[in-house]
Amino acid sequence: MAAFSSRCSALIPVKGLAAAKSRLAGYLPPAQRAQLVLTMLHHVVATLQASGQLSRIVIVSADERVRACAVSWGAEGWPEEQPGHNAALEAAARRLRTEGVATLLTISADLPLLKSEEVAALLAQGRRYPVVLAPAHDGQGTNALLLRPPLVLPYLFGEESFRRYCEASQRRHLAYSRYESPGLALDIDTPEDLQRSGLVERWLTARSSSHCLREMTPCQSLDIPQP
Ligand SMILES: Nc1nc2c(ncn2[C@@H]2O[C@H](COP(=O)(O)OP(=O)(O)OP(=O)(O)O)[C@@H](O)[C@H]2O)c(=O)[nH]1
Ligand SMILES: C=C(OP(=O)(O)O)C(=O)O
Repeated sequence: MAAFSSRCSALIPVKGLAAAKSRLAGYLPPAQRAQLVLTMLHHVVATLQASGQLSRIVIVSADERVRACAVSWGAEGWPEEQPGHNAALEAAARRLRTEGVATLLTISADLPLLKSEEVAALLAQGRRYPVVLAPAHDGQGTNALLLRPPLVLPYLFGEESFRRYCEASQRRHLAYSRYESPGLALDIDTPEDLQRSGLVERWLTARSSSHCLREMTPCQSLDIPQP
């Protein structure tokens, strides 16, 4: 029987860069929104890798630039078999289950404060519960979802997803738990989220030391502290 961690994998959905972070459109120009997505994604991938408890990290995206970055960071980059947030996740999770993944952590790409110890704690909780939910700071969204086995619940991301995942677990008589931590709670959707994260200050510091988002290669990250 493979150890628990050897059969845990992570799945990260990433929207195409041109359409990503639309709620930041009045605050950041398109190129900076794309750079922000890649910077946060790189941080999430590096943090998952640093936890040392995931056998695979798969990024599913219709955007080939995102997939290329994933591969350059040592993750897997899969195209969307089906278009759309939940449909793309469903198809990827089905393939991972077929390939032997027993526990699947589906996690947002926009968690700049995520820490590897939070990932480890969430996975530990997954040894006791078949469903672990990490709510967003507003209590409405869901920033991470651990399912054992994959697809024991359908993907329900969207409006009030946290409440809907709880209800779906109850309907299926599945024991579920919530895991809350600062790094898992703060996803970046709005300018207020960005301010709250401290990323804006960090960027201003970076820019004053002659770094600039425009000069960065697509896969280069800002200086979000790695785990
Ligand atoms: N592969 C894929 N990922 C998606 C899709 N829509 C959202 N995501 C990802 O799902 C997570 C939550 O995304 P949202 O915050 O809802 O969307 P967003 O593009 O980041 O921000 P908004 O455009 O402001 O809604 C992020 O990791 C997104 O990149 C999609 O259609 N396909
Ligand atoms: C789609 C989701 O993300 P967001 O709320 O950031 O749009 C969700 O949490 O279900």
